[in-house]
Amino acid sequence: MRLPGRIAAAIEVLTDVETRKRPVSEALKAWGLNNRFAGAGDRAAIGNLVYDALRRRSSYAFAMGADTPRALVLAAVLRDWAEAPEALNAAFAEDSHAPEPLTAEEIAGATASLDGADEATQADMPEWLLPSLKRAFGGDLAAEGQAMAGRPSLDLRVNALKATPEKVAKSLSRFSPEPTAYALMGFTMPAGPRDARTPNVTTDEGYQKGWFEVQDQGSQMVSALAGAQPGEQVLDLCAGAGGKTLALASTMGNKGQIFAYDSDRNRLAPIYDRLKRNGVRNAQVRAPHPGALDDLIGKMDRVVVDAPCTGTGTWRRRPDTKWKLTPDLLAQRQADQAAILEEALHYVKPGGTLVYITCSILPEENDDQVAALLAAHPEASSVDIAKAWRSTLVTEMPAGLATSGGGILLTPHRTGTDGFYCHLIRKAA
Ligand SMILES: C[S@@+](CC[C@H](N)C(=O)[O-])C[C@H]1O[C@@H](n2cnc3c(N)ncnc32)[C@H](O)[C@@H]1O
Repeated sequence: MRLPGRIAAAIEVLTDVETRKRPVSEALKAWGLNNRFAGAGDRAAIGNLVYDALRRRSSYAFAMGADTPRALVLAAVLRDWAEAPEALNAAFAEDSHAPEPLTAEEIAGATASLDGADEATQADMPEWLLPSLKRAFGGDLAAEGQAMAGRPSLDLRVNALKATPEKVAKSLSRFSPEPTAYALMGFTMPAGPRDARTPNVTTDEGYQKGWFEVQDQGSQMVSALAGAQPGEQVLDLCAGAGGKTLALASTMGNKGQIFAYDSDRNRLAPIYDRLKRNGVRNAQVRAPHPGALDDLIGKMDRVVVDAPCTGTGTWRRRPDTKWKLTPDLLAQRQADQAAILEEALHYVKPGGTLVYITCSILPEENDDQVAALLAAHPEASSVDIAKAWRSTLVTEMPAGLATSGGGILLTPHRTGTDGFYCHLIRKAA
């Protein structure tokens, strides 16, 4: 397929996403099944166009004067992929699979200024979240929003239980991985422009052998900040598929014990294979049944809460969720988080640490939750996050990452990572 056909396909997929309220990944898969002639390169390019259109949905709609799937995809091609309108119309004229030619208004949209747009549109973020986002970012809102509207890198974490960075770098040398800026065992491969494909690292023999995991650098950093030590008793209370569990096991060198729990059996299911592939021998999976964790109350050196959240920190990867988030969903997540934090503190032994993590950038899910916990529990107090950074990430914490409430917030703009919040809380001895 040439570019005109790919553009037409992206418009079709985005229409499917919008009219049937489908996740992008599902709509792309369905399109691929119905159009088996399309190769992997075509599917990747169409996916890039749809994701790029959604990442900048509000500023593209402003520039184009319309928010139809056609307007959004064309805006991505003209404004991000930097196709010249005249060249595009010439290509459309020669391709029977092309969309209708660009109109004069659409051509004007290619260079339309965003100067007259409101703050939310300039930041490509939902307007109803502006008060929260301003609390989080103040005057950096537009820069934070634009970084959040870019493409994410592909990051890997070397599994110290099975490999060294040198071994992984050699195995993946064809993709030219670069060491991550902050995470000590990470590699990164920047996203390419336009129709660039994401390297398929999971087919590498090193992945099959458990030498590395795909994990955003931000997720690696908060896992490191958790500060788990070899020999400790650690509860991963929201373990899900085990991304953090695996990172904790790697830093603990298989010494001590990790209890991996999740209230949702389906989310927990992949953890068994992942633990095996990673050579983790110190993790015990606790399936959700009544009283599953009763024996751990008051005994844990560390309880990690990777809380269910709005996922606002991962808008680069799942831009459709940026526009689907509602006040009700946010309120639901806040209620879940308050309950889980309260429960988590029971498992921490006196003198132990509660690690609160979210992939959200919203203060309501981050500092506010911790402030409420600390207010209700005089035995709990914030741990100095800069000190924790120094001992786990082995550098000085860069300025501007600490939150006013005593946590840390990573973002695409600040650290080139997904948005992650982490707060360490000590229970008095
Ligand atoms: C952010 S995800 C965890 C991701 C996982 N830690 C990882 O790194 O791959 C949050 C998880 O919390 C789980 N969860 C939600 N409510 C819970 C509860 N009350 N107790 C334990 N887990 C819960 C969800 O099922 C979900 O898997």
